Amino acid sequence: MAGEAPELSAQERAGRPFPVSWDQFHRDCRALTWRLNEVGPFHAVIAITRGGLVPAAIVARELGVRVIDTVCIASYDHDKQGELQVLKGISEQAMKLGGGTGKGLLIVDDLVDTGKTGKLVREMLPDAHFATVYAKPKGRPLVDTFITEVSQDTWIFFPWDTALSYHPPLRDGAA
Ligand SMILES: O=P(O)(O)OC[C@H]1O[C@H](OP(=O)(O)OP(=O)(O)O)[C@H](O)[C@@H]1O
Ligand SMILES: Nc1nc2[nH]cnc2c(=O)[nH]1
Ligand SMILES: [Mg+2]
Repeated sequence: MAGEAPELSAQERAGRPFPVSWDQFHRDCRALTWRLNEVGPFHAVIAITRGGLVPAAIVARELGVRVIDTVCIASYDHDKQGELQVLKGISEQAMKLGGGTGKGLLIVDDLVDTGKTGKLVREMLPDAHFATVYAKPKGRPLVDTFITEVSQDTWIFFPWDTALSYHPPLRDGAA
């Protein structure tokens, strides 16, 4: 409608870009594992797909955990958050390992933003330990262990979503 401001995507609202390289991500996952090693041992890792798959692989490798399950949740279409959809729940086998409540299970995701995704998974596994690599203030209270906090107006660019490209020199007006 005329005069109405166009709806901003989460990424547009989040003015600050925070690009993360593969190297940096690997280092941050290792740092996360150092902290988790004090909390475990864990019977299994539950990765929140898709973003949680990458840190889950690194964390499970470092902790020596070989049972990895997924909970598949879709909420953002690129950078717009819609209704949360559980595309696949936690397996019966993983549920049994966690005694039905998630005790001794480790939930891993790449980040918490509003906390909606994390909240939904916590409801499925109330006694599990929830770890993310990055956390924004709104989602932070849901997470038991994380490595880096970024401001709510930051948009994190992960290495699997980005590619190297030309950047103009500062004198030509590059930010
Ligand atoms: O705290 P929230 O506001 O709920 O946002 C955090 C979630 O958003 C991203 O997933 P996304 O839904 O984009 O799916 P993907 O992991 O498949 O990229 C991210 O990987 C978290 O799972
Ligand atoms: N890549 C990415 N996905 C998100 N989903 C919710 N917040 C973010 C973010 O900051 N970066
Ligand atoms: Mg995700």
